[in-house]
Amino acid sequence: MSTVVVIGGGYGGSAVAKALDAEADVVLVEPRDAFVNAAGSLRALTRPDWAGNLFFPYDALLTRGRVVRDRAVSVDPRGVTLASGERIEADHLVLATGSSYTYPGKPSAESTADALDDLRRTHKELADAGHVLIAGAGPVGLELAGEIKEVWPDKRVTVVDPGAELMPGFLPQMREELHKALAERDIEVRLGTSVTPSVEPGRLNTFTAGDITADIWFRAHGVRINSGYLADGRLTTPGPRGTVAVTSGLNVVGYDHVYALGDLADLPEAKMAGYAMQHAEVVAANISARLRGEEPTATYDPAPHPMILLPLGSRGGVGQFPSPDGPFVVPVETVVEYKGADLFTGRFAAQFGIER
Ligand SMILES: Cc1cc2nc3c(=O)[nH]c(=O)nc-3n(C[C@H](O)[C@H](O)[C@H](O)COP(=O)(O)OP(=O)(O)OC[C@H]3O[C@@H](n4cnc5c(N)ncnc54)[C@H](O)[C@@H]3O)c2cc1C
Repeated sequence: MSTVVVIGGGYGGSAVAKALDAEADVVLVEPRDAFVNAAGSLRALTRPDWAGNLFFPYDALLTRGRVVRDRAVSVDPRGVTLASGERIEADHLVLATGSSYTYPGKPSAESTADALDDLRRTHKELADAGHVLIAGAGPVGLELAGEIKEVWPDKRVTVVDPGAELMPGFLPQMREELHKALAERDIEVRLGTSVTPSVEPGRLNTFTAGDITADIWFRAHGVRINSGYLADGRLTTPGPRGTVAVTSGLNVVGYDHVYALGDLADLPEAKMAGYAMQHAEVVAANISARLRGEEPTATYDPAPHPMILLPLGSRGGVGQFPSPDGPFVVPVETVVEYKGADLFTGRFAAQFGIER
């Protein structure tokens, strides 16, 4: 049987690994002990009793294949070298190492136990803060503000952003609804404002930044693409933002048997889990075709219009979906049903074979 090595077990990588488990010898390389559903990170911070839902152990993901708990340090067309020194040869390679995000957006600790300790410690500090400052008014900063206000409606929350408007590029109606929903929750938004407090983020510590005095702050910007293991240039050279050039079939340019997907792939669309999972379907279909000795035919067309589900707590929020007739605003009930109520926990419980 052919060996398919998937590097990175995030949204895209774990889906490819599972899809090909019955057809190939799948090896999933991943330093974490559990898949992290980043969409749940902010609720995991505000509700320690819910925080365990963020993590999905890899134990039951694959039936035939294996998960190697290690980190890729170098990749070449024949296989991958791991931090432990182990070498794994591959017939097909999938690069799915995604991105890192400032804690608490994605945990920095690699073990579930350590990541839960971090979240509980930060929750304690946040609980004691009167005024919370969030730097960054993208979806992560606004969702964090919404989760904080749902648990502590009386806490003062200020979100600052250097940009001139909220969620540029989305429909004016959705953006108006967003402003209204934020105002209803008494979430203060200061646009055209950039601050980086000199104290450590996520720690109770009263500080003044510009004309804002607050007791704790969180950074909600700064996606970093994980492609350091490609820096030796033995396979390909990432672009200036760390992403990897791919063909329409999501092959790494120059290789029929190597693929890149998710946040790592250089595609003209937002970096989103939803897209990473669509990429995974294309990659799995193309590898599956090759395993059967056929020419791969699946291709990926980047989404022409942006989409978003932006919950503000478990019962509110705004959203926009694409359609062949153009993008449209979805009602709050859709935001709650598709995302806000459980932040995709049910969907991943099924994928990872876990009862929740
Ligand atoms: C707070 C927050 C909320 C979000 N909410 C949403 C949402 O609601 N909807 C949405 O569509 N998107 C959301 N996103 C964006 C989404 O998380 C990313 O687009 C998504 O994680 C990308 O998936 P991926 O499969 O490319 O990689 P990732 O999910 O980033 O997974 C990459 C995996 O590779 C592993 N890895 C890294 N380096 C190596 C290495 N050298 N060797 C082996 N393994 C390695 C990592 O440990 C990780 O498990 C959110 C992001 C944040 C921060």
